[in-house]
Amino acid sequence: MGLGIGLVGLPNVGKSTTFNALTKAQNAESANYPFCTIEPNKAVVPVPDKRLDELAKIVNPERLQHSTLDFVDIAGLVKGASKGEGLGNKFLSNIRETEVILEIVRCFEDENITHTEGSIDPIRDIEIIEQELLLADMDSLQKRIDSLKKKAKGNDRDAKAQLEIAEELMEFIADGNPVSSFEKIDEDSFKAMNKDLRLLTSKEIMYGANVDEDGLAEDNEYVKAVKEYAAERNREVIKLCAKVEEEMVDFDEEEKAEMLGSLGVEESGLDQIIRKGFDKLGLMSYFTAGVKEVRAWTIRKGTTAPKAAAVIHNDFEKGFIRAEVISYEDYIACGGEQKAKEAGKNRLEGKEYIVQDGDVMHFRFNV
Ligand SMILES: Nc1ncnc2c1ncn2[C@@H]1O[C@H](COP(=O)(O)OP(=O)(O)OP(=O)(O)O)[C@@H](O)[C@H]1O
Ligand SMILES: [Mg+2]
Repeated sequence: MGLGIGLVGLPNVGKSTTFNALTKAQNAESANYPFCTIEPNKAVVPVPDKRLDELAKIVNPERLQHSTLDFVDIAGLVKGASKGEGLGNKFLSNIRETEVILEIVRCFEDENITHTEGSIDPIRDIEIIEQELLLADMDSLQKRIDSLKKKAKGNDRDAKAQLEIAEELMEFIADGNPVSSFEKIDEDSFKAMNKDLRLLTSKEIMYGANVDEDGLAEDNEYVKAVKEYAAERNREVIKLCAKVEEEMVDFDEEEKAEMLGSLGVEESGLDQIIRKGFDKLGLMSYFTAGVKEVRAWTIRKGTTAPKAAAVIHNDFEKGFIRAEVISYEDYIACGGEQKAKEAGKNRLEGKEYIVQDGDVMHFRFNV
């Protein structure tokens, strides 16, 4: 774990419905009562990528393998969750491990579905959730400050540097600011401190505005409010109807497109969540294309060829000689590896090469 996306939100806003649809496994029970999710749920979700299908048309492989993303579904947070109210507190630790937070916000009216705050008001809800995340961070930070103080009494230089930063950060977040907007005075000490603290408000947040069917084609007032709020903070909003996503779970591509079309949308909310989440995590894919398997491999943007090779096998990195690379565009335009080679589109790249999104790779290695 560590490259995942954590779902948070008030109880009953549609987290598990979204999660279920994402995983297509109906194992995270979603039901119309608050606190339905009492065990954290983790899932590995394939990243849709049309390029894989295009490669497969040329190669005709036995298998297709997508990149994946980890998702974590937790119980709803309520006011006071960080102080042990509700069940939320217990699960905050589960989203600590993730790197991006998807905050599901209720943007639909339905008298039959209880809202724990008694009315629909997405900005109020967002502020409750983010306040809880902040309070949880203050809690972890205070504990850290206490232990750093003890260490700093001796002659521990690192502890002293970290203590200074921790105290400054504490002052900053106690004013209601998220860690992510903290101007780190010393990037290295901050990183060292946050590496195991994994402060919740240091993570990127995306909003999932959960609307009813009618809200899909045109933004309702709630969605408009969320979009405005998010724009001021430079955050992404993905509008979805969790209920519709759930209904489409068993649809094939054609049925899905038809359904979305009739509702006035181009891309499903889930696909957007995965696509934008993948990007927010700083990830990209390169491909291997063989007759046994056409496969997407996940790496961080900016990864060198040997490190990218290590994702397949450690020996590929250890014994790395060179990489043979054909860009996705060339591969498709030429109609496959052989023809790309004949057209001189096959590049030999060394240890310093930074792998590009969509590169079709062969690694030469020696162990
Ligand atoms: N867009 C929507 N339109 C209509 N009903 C919805 C929508 N999204 C979710 N629901 C319904 O709301 C109820 C609560 O959903 P869900 O169980 O996913 O919430 P949750 O956020 O996981 O709650 P908890 O925090 O209690 O686990 C369910 O009955 C679900 O079908
Ligand atoms: Mg749930």
